[in-house]
Amino acid sequence: MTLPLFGMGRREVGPGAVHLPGWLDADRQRRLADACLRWAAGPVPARHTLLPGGHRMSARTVCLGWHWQPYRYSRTADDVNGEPVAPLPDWLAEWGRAALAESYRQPSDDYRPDTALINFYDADARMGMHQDSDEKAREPVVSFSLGDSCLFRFGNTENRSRPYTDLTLASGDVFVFGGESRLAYHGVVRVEPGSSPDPALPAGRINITLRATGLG
Ligand SMILES: O=C(O)CCC(=O)C(=O)O
Ligand SMILES: [Fe+2]
Repeated sequence: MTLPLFGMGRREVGPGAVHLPGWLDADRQRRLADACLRWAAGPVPARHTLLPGGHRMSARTVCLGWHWQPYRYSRTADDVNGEPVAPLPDWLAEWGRAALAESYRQPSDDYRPDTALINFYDADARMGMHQDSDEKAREPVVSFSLGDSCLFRFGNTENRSRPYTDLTLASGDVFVFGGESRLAYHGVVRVEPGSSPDPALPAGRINITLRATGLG
């Protein structure tokens, strides 16, 4: 592991589910947020994903490495503009490995995320309870949060309802879910407008999830 650690605590929310509050320092938060704004501008613009039922997601999403559309991954953004998505940079995968190593307190050198989903939430956006199950691999998901805090609901692997744990994900926080929690239902209940600690960050909330698709 090459990155210095900025952890201010560690909480196990379930088996394989770990919250590291404030893991990214202010500089890394700004660097990642700036990169997210660039990725949102193209080659594939961030969009409100259209779900098969006709509903549009309230968060806007842009992807790196592989493009996600309900409910599969492709190299080109076929439901947006057909362009190949931007690559997932090595530095971001390395942040993912470092966050995972601290979360699980074990080496994570073989963690190779190949996609990132970047979600932009304005004050009214949310995300319903769902599983991240379109990946063929079952490597952990590593999530970074920036800007406004949210109320995050982390549930069970059986259904969308209780038991679940509600927690605040604030700017700089890491949340990892893998192992027995990899297919746990989870969602964003609400964003807390104006809760960002840093006026240099973009308005609203940004969440980045690193994943391994298991695709070639
Ligand atoms: O915004 C978050 O914290 C979670 C995002 C999420 O669950 C997803 O992109 O699948
Ligand atoms: Fe998710």
